[in-house]
Amino acid sequence: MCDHFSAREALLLLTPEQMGRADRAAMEAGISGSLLMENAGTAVAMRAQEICPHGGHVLVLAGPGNNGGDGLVAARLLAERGYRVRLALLGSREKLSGDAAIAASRWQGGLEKLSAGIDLSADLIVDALFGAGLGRPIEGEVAALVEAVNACQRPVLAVDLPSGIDGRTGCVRGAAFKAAKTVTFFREKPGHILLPGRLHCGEIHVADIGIPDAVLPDLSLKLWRNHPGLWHDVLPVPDVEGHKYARGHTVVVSGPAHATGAARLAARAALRAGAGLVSMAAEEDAIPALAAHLTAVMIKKVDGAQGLAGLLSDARLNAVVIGPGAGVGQATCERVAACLQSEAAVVLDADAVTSFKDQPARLFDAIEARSAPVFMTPHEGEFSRLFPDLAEHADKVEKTRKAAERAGAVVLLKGADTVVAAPDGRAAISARDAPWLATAGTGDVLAGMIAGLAAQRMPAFDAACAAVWMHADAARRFGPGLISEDLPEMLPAVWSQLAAERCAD
Ligand SMILES: NC(=O)C1=CN([C@@H]2O[C@H](COP(=O)(O)OP(=O)(O)OC[C@H]3O[C@@H](n4cnc5c(N)ncnc54)[C@H](OP(=O)(O)O)[C@@H]3O)[C@@H](O)[C@H]2O)[C@@H](O)CC1
Ligand SMILES: Nc1ncnc2c1ncn2[C@@H]1O[C@H](COP(=O)(O)OP(=O)(O)O)[C@@H](O)[C@H]1O
Ligand SMILES: [K+]
Repeated sequence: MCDHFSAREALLLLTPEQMGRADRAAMEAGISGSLLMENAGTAVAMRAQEICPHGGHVLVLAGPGNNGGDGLVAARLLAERGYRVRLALLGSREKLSGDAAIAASRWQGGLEKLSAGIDLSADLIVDALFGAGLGRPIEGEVAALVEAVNACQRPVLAVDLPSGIDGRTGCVRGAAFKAAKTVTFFREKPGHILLPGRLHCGEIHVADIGIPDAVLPDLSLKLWRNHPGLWHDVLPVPDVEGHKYARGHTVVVSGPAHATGAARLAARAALRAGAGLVSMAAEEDAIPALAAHLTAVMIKKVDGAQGLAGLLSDARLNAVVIGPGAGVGQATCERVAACLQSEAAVVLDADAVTSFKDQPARLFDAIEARSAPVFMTPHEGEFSRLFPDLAEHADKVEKTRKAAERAGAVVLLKGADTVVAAPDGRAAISARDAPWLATAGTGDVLAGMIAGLAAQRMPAFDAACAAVWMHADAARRFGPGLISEDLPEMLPAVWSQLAAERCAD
């Protein structure tokens, strides 16, 4: 079994502000800032040597702060190792201070003034302009230089972050380098994973620069990269002597006769996610369409919201999905209310979210009154209907956290960088490219997977994170040509790999 704590610790993400606190804590523990910078520059030089042939021509762009200091150290080390290094500095040498000034004093080569027209002919360009200290948008001469570098087709190695990427939000502030590789220090930052930042980083390397892990507990961190190390230890594993009832019973609420497909996708996904039983709750008119397609999934006839409440009063039915194909309106609100009165974990997807557009407080109050978990799975459009005041927030992690706290639910703000947040502030960001997921019905599959894991009593935040990761993994295994029906069929391979990793731990 893996060391759960250390796996989770390795996945922690630090904002630039938290990273500054980690740096200071390390210094208070006796590790000098100058040594941290020396280690950072050493890590940069090592990566530069991987990209650039020995003796090649390296251009280092150094900024006026400590990010520039890292660049100055790397420049010195590369020159010592036989590379031809040019260094262009933003601002004057005299204005450098602290550790960066020490790094500059050790640099024996020439200094060019940084400008948009600088000669870019080099085998490698090291971007050491701004990192954690980016305090405003890049403009004017520096922005023109960034654009010229991006257009010149030479590899860029970014120090800590591609300059112009906000380390907290992943947003481009004015202009940003497109790097082939990024070397960051101690831990990744949210801006490496959130979009568009992730697309600017290239391959990310995390270097140990001597900051001890002992500084972490005092930072009270609650943000992780979404990866199996985060939830592997709480994934449901079937018992050798187990029976289907022990694996939970998921109910999916079907849409009307003309819109049953979405619920069927969710039901199949819940089964493949491991729920022992899955039932479809359907009004009489939808039953013929459902019966023609369903096999392992059972059909339970219900009559309106009251009928649904009656069905869910059986506590063995311990997870329910409502929303896929449900239709927007009062009838869906009533059915959602019936679900929330039950003791089951409830997944609110699609129309179940949108239906509360004009009365979000009614939804939040109903959630507050129950103790079993609630999940909400909005994409940006659905999110903006339920949380209009948060929609324009530039920080995707912060807005998802605020929504989760307000709703009292685990909120999954979907997209290519899906953020999962729990009401207690824990959050995780997905970093797996799976562009094939941009096809109709994949959200319905995700909702079913969450309910399938929740039925097996996986803790709510972990179930949501695991479902998002497994969903993307399934898409990556299938690859081009994926349609939503393919996703549940890829889950056995996803499970097998996860089980193999568990055995290998
Ligand atoms: N000891 C440590 O802590 C360690 C830190 N390390 C390294 O330090 C980095 C953080 O260093 P940092 O805090 O000095 O910030 P940094 O990213 O260099 O930028 C600040 C400078 O840029 C300027 N500036 C900002 N935005 C601008 C803009 N748009 N356009 C123009 N100028 C702009 C800003 O100017 P000001 O706002 O003050 O006028 C200021 O001069 C971190 O990413 C890592 O690489 C490692 O060595 C490990 C040990
Ligand atoms: N470009 C993309 N890269 C990765 N995942 C994506 C991308 N586009 C969409 N997704 C994922 O696909 C799913 C789409 O869900 P949703 O928008 O609700 O679609 P639908 O309503 O058709 O089921 C979400 O899980 C989302 O995160
Ligand atoms: K940089």
